Amino acid sequence: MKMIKYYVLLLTVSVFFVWLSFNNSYMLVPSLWLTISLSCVLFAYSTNRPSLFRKSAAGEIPWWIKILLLPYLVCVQLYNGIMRNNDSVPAIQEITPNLFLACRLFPSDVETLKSQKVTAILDVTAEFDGFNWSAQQEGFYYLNIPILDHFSPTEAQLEHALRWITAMHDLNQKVVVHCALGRGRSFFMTCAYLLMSEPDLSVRDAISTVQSVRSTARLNTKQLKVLVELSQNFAKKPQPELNMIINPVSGAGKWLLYTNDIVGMLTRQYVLNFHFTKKDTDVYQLTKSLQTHDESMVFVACGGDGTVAEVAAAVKNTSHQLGVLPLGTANALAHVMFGVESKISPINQACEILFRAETKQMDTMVCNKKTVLLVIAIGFGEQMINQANRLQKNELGQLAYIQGFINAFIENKSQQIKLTIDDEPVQQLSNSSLTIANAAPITTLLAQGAGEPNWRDGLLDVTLIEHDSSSAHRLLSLAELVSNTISGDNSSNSSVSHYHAKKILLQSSEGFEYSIDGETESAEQLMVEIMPASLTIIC
Ligand SMILES: Nc1ncnc2c1ncn2[C@@H]1O[C@H](COP(=O)(O)OP(=O)(O)OP(=O)(O)O)[C@@H](O)[C@H]1O
Repeated sequence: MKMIKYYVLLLTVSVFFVWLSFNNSYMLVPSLWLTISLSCVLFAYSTNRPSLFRKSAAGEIPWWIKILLLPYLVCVQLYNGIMRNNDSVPAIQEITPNLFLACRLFPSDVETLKSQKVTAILDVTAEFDGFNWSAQQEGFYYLNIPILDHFSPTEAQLEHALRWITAMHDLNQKVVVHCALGRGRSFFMTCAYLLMSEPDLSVRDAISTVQSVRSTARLNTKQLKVLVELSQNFAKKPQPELNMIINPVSGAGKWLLYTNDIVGMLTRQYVLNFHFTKKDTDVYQLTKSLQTHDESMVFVACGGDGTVAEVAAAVKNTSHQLGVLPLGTANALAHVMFGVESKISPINQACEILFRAETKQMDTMVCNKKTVLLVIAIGFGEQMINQANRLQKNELGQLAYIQGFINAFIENKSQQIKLTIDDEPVQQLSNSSLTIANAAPITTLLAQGAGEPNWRDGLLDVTLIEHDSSSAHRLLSLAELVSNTISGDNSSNSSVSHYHAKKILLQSSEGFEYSIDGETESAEQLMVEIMPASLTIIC
């Protein structure tokens, strides 16, 4: 191959320099550095290993690779700069109204991209540090698919790139694909995209469509062969899909913050179908309207626990699966399902879980015909959520809930309520807190009457804290809950009671407020039942 021959020649020359400069340490170090650098590049080219450059999806080459390959990187950048300045075609060219082709981009290209309303950059080079700094600063979406010069993408790389461009178009973003000079690798990707989006187009037509705009674009024989093969494979191969139900305001707008990461990662494996909610969207109806007879459908709830519960309501008792992308404020369900790591690296972890696609059957609750996954709370739990409104959650994040809880604890309202557990006699209660839980992380302390509820045992966990005007006693009750959380039982409790049940009835003629998976409502009666193993969840 041409590139390999060049690099063998250059390496031979540099080895010759090493030999010449053996007695001259000033010359020996740079010539040895050049030789090592060229040897690495030759190895990368002869084994088709763009990963040698260690360029990340965000376009960064690590500093130690930059140092190791510095002589090579300086030379290619110089060569690229000269060639770009003397190119007979403009740096950036429009191929279709939402797809552009370009050579390596510089910060000075930002204005041109903005004037063309291009907002997404697909970089298919392995050897140049990406456009990441400006992508972040200027708000571009960015993905790197590293391919060596004169080479073709692998099947997985091509699929990733095509799904990413499609996703960006679905999000109404104009995409520019670029390589070093906008002649080979980016031309390959652009043709592949045209072939995918217009199945009746022939390879010849796709090539001439692009060449009619960018006359310098051309493929070598091997690239042409791979383009034909891979495009045919892509058209035949079923593409797994994720139906993303997205609440754009959850967690103070986390979707917008993480779109680049989420789309960049998930398109590695999935075609993404985006469905955004509005304030008054009936998420249950939206999800139901998307469901078909295809048994393998996956619905990913991208939002807080409120959004997840509504998508789950539509998915339960079907063959479809629920995925969770925790973009809310508290994300209690993700904490239960995915563990504490979901607090540290929620997006990466959730995407990895979606890649593995392993499922479990989860119990759900029905409360007055509404599906609930986590907790129904009266008293402290409800007051805490009531006080943490959207504005406070936007400002304080999870601290809004802590502040809400402290206020509720100080106010210490008592709740008069009649409780019926399964078919047992009615109890008249005076409580500070009553929670009915299917699943709750350890941080939902009020639901830990006997440790963390088991979401696969076919039972509800009811935890009661008696009303007590003494703050010291109330603090003691909380301490007991902490101890239950650690020990997993409630045998020593005095003011905290715990029951297992399949069915709970709560009644109050005066009516009462309650929270249900993070949203607050009011009623005079609540009938809560467990629905064992009714939801297939990816976890
Ligand atoms: N586009 C939108 N604009 C404003 N509100 C919206 C929009 N889409 C959904 N909502 C509202 O968002 C609420 C659900 O929020 P969700 O539970 O997903 O996130 P959160 O409240 O930030 O997180 P958490 O439940 O973890 O506190 C619902 O009340 C719904 O009406």
